[in-house]
Amino acid sequence: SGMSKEERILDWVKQHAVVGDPQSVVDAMDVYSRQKEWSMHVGDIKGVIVDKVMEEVKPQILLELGTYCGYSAVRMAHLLPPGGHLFTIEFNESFATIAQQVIEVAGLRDKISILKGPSQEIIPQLKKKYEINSVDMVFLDHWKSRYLPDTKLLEENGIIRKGTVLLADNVICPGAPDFLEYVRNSKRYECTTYPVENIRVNDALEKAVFLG
Ligand SMILES: Cc1cc(C(=O)N2CCN(C)CC2)sc1-c1cc(O)c2nc[nH]c(=O)c2c1
Ligand SMILES: [Mg+2]
Repeated sequence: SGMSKEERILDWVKQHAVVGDPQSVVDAMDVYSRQKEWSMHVGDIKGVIVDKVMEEVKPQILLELGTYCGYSAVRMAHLLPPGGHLFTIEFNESFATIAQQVIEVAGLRDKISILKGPSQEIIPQLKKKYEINSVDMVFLDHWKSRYLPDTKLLEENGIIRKGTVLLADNVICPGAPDFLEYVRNSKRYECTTYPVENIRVNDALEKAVFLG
């Protein structure tokens, strides 16, 4: 009974964003999280780092693990080069339903495909079912305990290739220590840490470039 937090976020977006304007959707979600209820979007401060990596990589095929309400999907898809596409995997059905509507408000339906289900089941299907050869960039923002096993799945299934950029949120808080240890000690990755210190969060994003 009563609206979920995610439904309240969608309602706020519908009332405060401009249909077809992705930036207004991102701004509305940031305002809601700051002024009403904190929510686990990557947010405006860490979002600047995501934007920078998007500008560097200019991915044609972008994979996101963890859609939630679609904040980072909208933020990144808005920065895709012409013809680019974002596939985003979400395990939680109700989150996926909210995200689809947020993406509609942003006018980005044609640039984003939400793949519903567990990442460990969907990743092995990406080539055959979704006709994905390899991806140019992966944004990891789902369960921290899945970062490492899913990275290994991406390697084993040939979804990432030489030069693919992994960008992981929350490597400090809530933290993904096994993932960090793996990519930082592996000769197959070139890592950069982007720390984010401010009053609300002490966290970091990790960029790990796959060397093949
Ligand atoms: C749920 C949660 C609580 C956090 C925290 O430390 N808190 C103290 C400070 N106050 C302000 C917030 C609450 S951080 C965080 C979180 C943050 C992400 O970016 C996530 N991304 C993907 N998947 C997640 O499960 C996910 C969880
Ligand atoms: Mg996160």
